[in-house]
Amino acid sequence: MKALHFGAGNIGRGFIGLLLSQSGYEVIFSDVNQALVTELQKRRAYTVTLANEAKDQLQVTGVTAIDGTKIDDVAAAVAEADLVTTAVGVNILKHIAAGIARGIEKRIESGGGPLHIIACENAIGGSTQLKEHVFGHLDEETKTKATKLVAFPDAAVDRIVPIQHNEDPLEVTVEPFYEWVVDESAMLEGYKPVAGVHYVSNLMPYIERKLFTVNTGHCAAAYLGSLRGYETIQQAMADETIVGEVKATLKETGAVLVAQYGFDQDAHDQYIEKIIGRFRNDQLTDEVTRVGRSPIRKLSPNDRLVKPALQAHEQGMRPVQLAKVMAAALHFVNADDPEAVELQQSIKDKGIGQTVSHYTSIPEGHPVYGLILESYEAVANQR
Ligand SMILES: NC(=O)c1ccc[n+]([C@@H]2O[C@H](COP(=O)([O-])OP(=O)(O)OC[C@H]3O[C@@H](n4cnc5c(N)ncnc54)[C@H](O)[C@@H]3O)[C@@H](O)[C@H]2O)c1
Ligand SMILES: O=P(O)(O)OC[C@@H](O)[C@@H](O)[C@H](O)[C@H](O)CO
Repeated sequence: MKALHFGAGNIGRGFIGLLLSQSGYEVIFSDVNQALVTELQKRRAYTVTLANEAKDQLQVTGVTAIDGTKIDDVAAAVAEADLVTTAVGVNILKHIAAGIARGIEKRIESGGGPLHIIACENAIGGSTQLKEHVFGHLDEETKTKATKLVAFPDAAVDRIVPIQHNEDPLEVTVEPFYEWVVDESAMLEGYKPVAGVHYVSNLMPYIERKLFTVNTGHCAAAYLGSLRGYETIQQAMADETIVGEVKATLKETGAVLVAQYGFDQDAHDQYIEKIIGRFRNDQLTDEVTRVGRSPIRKLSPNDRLVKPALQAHEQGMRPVQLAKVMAAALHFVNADDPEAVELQQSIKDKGIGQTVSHYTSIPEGHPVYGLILESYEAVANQR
């Protein structure tokens, strides 16, 4: 069985590639990083180290890679694959869509079998978004055929994998915990489950619980930590003031999630505590620049800050803490992050008010807009 995985980066090698390999797949990575591709082709194996006391190691074998810039090679791999997955970043999905579309055309021409394409990105409806990009490259007749042959089940993935600083460029250190949840209702009949994947009939509670707890809490630690001059999540989480802020933020998203999905309050509180423990894992060094990366994406309407804040407001709450984290995100400075640069430029050129309404889509005059603006001044003085 062959799995084609787009993105041989941290999650690609440290989580998805590992699980697929353990499930008996020959994993073919597609990446645009030539050094990674060459190394994977040469060695056909890599090591995953668990960030636990024992630093347990797992060997992933039988892997290879293709050059993701060569669209014909990508299309051929899609045509032949038994499963396709991605972990490239949600904003990159549009760039891999043409190769996938051409691969689907080839697959249909050659009478190939059914195919699942699963985007493992931090986003609500990642595979659905990928499908829209892919279908944008297909004609009507092919779309009709592809609808029957190819499924794009959405997914939620959870495992903290920091930027790697290992001597071996393929080795990847990951936290021991992982969770991969896939929307079973979108799977084609007779599918072969991947070991370690949890298939559920309704994904929404799982993806929102993950994004609005793990990722909201994580970016709270990153943005508030960055304001205080911390460089890593571990440093930030050693400061009890930041821990208190993260918990207060997750109290707000927790109230939204419990009200919306009927989660048991005690079970949800335990979920939060476990996540705080994961952020504190001192076997990992996770930079605030990685966790806070792409602040425009993180401040977008359907993501980890704005969506729960608006839901909290609709449920009659005042999301002051989420507003504070958004304000801290608007202070996030990183010259190496194009989105952070764009955001700071926008604040300079257009002012904070227009920047907030433009990137969050929260209209001027909305109570949550007011809370963000109030916090923007206040957090700057808290540095
Ligand atoms: N790292 C984590 O802790 C974590 C956990 C859960 C989910 N995620 C999600 O997984 C995705 C990837 O994150 P990451 O941390 O592994 O990032 P990463 O930067 O380590 O990996 C992304 C990889 O995609 C490759 N890539 C870029 N453009 C490409 C293209 N056109 N074709 C093929 N490959 C391309 C890059 O070269 C890189 O190797 C993101 O959506 C992220 O939100 C990350
Ligand atoms: O990948 P992002 O930029 O959406 O978010 C940064 C981190 O919060 C994220 O990568 C987490 O480490 C991961 O989502 C844990 O499952």
